[in-house]
Amino acid sequence: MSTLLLDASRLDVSIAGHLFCHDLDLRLNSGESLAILGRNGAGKSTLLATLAGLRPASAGVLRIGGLDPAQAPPRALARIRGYLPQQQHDPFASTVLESVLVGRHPHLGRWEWEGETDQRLATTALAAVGLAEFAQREVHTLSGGERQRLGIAMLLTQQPQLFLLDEPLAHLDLNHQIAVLDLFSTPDRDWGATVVMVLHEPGLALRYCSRTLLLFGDGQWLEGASAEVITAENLSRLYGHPLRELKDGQHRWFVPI
Ligand SMILES: Nc1ncnc2c1ncn2[C@@H]1O[C@H](COP(=O)(O)OP(=O)(O)OP(=O)(O)O)[C@@H](O)[C@H]1O
Repeated sequence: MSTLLLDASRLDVSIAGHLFCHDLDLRLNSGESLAILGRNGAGKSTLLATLAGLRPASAGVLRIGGLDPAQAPPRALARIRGYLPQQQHDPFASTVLESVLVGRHPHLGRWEWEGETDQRLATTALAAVGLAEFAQREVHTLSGGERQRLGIAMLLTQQPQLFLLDEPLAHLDLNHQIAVLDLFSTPDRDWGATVVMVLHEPGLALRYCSRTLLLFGDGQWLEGASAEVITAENLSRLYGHPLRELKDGQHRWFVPI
């Protein structure tokens, strides 16, 4: 049975008087995946943070797993949705394992320590992103790509139903880009999670996300099945540069002219 996890109605997203997204209607059920594409500065991160309930919309109604993010206790919200920010911060010294266990906090009581199940989920998540050997390493010693994969492992440990990922492929080599996308793609997502991700590669959005939202930066947007929305014409308008479609077997790719 599918569950409505994200329900946005007539949402306006703006910063400092600039409207980036106007009148957005978006409903995502369990198991669906949505890519957000747009130019630098088009408001993708701002929209994603708004959909995560981390900043208020300037108009409209948002429900996350049926909860009003403005009213819901943060821990209850964190059990439903997980958010990967564009930049990861490590204010305190800790090991990789200690960091990834932070993902369990929404599931633990106030004075409760992590138990065996939490440890198992953490080591499974580290293995899923290829960091099993790094458990005792100091977080500050990780490379950019390793730190990015740790952020993803933290989210996996959190076990939300809705993943909101801001540029999950940032800092990753091609091998790890595909591994991370496979991790979140439908056949592997037997836990039925819903995924929203900001991407910069339309070909990967087409290949890995059933739906795509194009954000034009002036309030206008276009959302629908990726196969229909991702066209050379729409992308040329989106990026302000002409693009051409290339076919490689069943895959379609887009290159700047
Ligand atoms: N607090 C703020 N005050 C003023 N402008 C802001 C503020 N926060 C963000 N902006 C601006 O809003 C615009 C949208 O920012 P956002 O980070 O959402 O863009 P983006 O589409 O994610 O871009 P990128 O692809 O570069 O990550 C940018 O021009 C940014 O400089």
